Amino acid sequence: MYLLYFPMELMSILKFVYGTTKCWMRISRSTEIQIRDWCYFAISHLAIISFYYMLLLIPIISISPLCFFIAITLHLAYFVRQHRFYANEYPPGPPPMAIFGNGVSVNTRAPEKTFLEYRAIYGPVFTLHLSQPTVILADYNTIHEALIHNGQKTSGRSNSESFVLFTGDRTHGDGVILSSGQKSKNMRQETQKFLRNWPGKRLDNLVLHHTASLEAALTKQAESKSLSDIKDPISGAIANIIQQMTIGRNYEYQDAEFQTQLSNINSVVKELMTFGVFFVNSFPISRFLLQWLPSSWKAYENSGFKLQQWFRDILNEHKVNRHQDDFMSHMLDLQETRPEEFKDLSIILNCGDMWTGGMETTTTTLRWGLIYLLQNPEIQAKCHQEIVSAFGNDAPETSKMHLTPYVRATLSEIQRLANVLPWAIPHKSFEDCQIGGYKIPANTEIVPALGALLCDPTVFKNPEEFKPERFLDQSGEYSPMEEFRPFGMGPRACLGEKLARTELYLIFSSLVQNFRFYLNESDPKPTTERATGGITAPPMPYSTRVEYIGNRHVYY
Ligand code: HEM
Repeated sequence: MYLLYFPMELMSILKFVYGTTKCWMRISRSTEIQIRDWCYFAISHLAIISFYYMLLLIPIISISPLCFFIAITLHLAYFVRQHRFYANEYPPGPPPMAIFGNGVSVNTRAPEKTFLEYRAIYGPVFTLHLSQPTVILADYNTIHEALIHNGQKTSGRSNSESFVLFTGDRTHGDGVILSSGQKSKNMRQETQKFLRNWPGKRLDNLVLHHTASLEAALTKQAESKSLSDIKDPISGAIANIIQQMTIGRNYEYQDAEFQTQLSNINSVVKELMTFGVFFVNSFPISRFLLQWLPSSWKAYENSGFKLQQWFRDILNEHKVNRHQDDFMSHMLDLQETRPEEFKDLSIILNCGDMWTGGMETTTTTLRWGLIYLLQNPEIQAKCHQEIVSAFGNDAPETSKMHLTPYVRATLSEIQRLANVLPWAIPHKSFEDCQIGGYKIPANTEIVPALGALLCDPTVFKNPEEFKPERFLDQSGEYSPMEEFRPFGMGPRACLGEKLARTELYLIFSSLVQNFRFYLNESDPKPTTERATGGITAPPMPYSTRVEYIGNRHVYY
């Protein structure tokens, strides 16, 4: 039994030695991380050797030195083979723990911090062993090189277990987010065509219509002078915009069906980047065991399939009663002429992707926006002034955005710090390519770490500070830097960028024009800490007070 405790004891001793050494010597953060990673590495391999030894010891108990020798030889042979393979094939990176890889070393709440720390050690292109060796690109030049110069070669999506589970197609994937190759080109083309049918003024009207409902809910709160979390009205309004476009439906914010789907999607995006899901992706067979245990994989799988079933029901309803103007009906029209490309599952996944992509990201950005306004009342007042000067009591318009450079700069700064997709959506290489001087083999997972880009201290001085002025030029005009790319770039860049920009500008401007968000002295203050790890980066729950300061008619 001692053998099982041995690695743990060693871990405690190493921690003690490391702690003491750190106090005596000035160790830099980079050295600290390297020591930590090598300790994890050594201990995990020792644990495996102990495990082999135990297995061998049971049947042949009398010749234990021989068992120990066999255990070490077996493990070393395996390890040297793997290590040589990784070292030859992939860019450098921290030593992976046996079985768990580097997953435990990633700060899942703030992965951009981990990316920047490893960038300081290994350079902007490095390998982390997550579900499989994953190449992380952690600065603008390498992301640009991968997604623009090598755009066609790196535009695949992962075929890991967590995605194949829903698409059922290991080679081409399905839907718009999870498909690869020609399939993804077709899906993107049709999605883009549909979204282009919403020109500026029409899109403005749709967004303002749902903003009015949100404002009606906030006006009621302002009357009651209460302190409350306004997450539900914000996500309800944003959801109704994308739901109207994709499935032709609107829901009351507290509607039980809508709330259930909201909690399902929250669970999927939260669990996707967790250790449990990484583990199943590395050892797909474990999924059958985890199905019966409380685990992040089980939560991910259940919520994902419930969501898929919801869209299936809506599709069946659309087949009977086709809507005029929504994306699902557009896809059903395509199914009639191209049934092989637009099967039911493709339509369900494509609409689900639009819904997910269109809701979670924009809602999260706006929720962060309110935190920064609460923390910086003078910036809120300045935005209000600028909007009132530009639009008076009228609703804001995207065609007149240029009249409000400070509001645009504030929104960009919110997006930068909200950093809602720090991992972007991981890509996969179709063929060998060269990035940052390294050869990246075909079929490698590539993460364009947008999180690191938006917090890069070499581009954004004091990146943790909220400073809209960094997006203004000397004459006070809005002037975003080339590196500011929250929507990604290249052949897989965000399809909803125009919609997202319209929503963010109109909802934010209208809210700041008509309401003041504030807290009393004794109210709990919101923090800038993230709630959970996951593919998106939501804030911790917080509450605000609201005062109605507008003169515009608010619809009820
Ligand atoms: C603040 C809001 C948003 C941000 C920051 C954002 C950001 C992103 C990013 C970084 C990607 C991945 C790019 C890549 O893989 O390299 C992406 C993909 C995508 N986004 Fe957005 N997005 C936002 C809003 C929206 C909206 C409103 C929609 C709705 C139509 C949308 C639909 C999509 C889709 C369908 C994809 C997948 C594209 C593909 O795989 O080819 N997004 N988004």
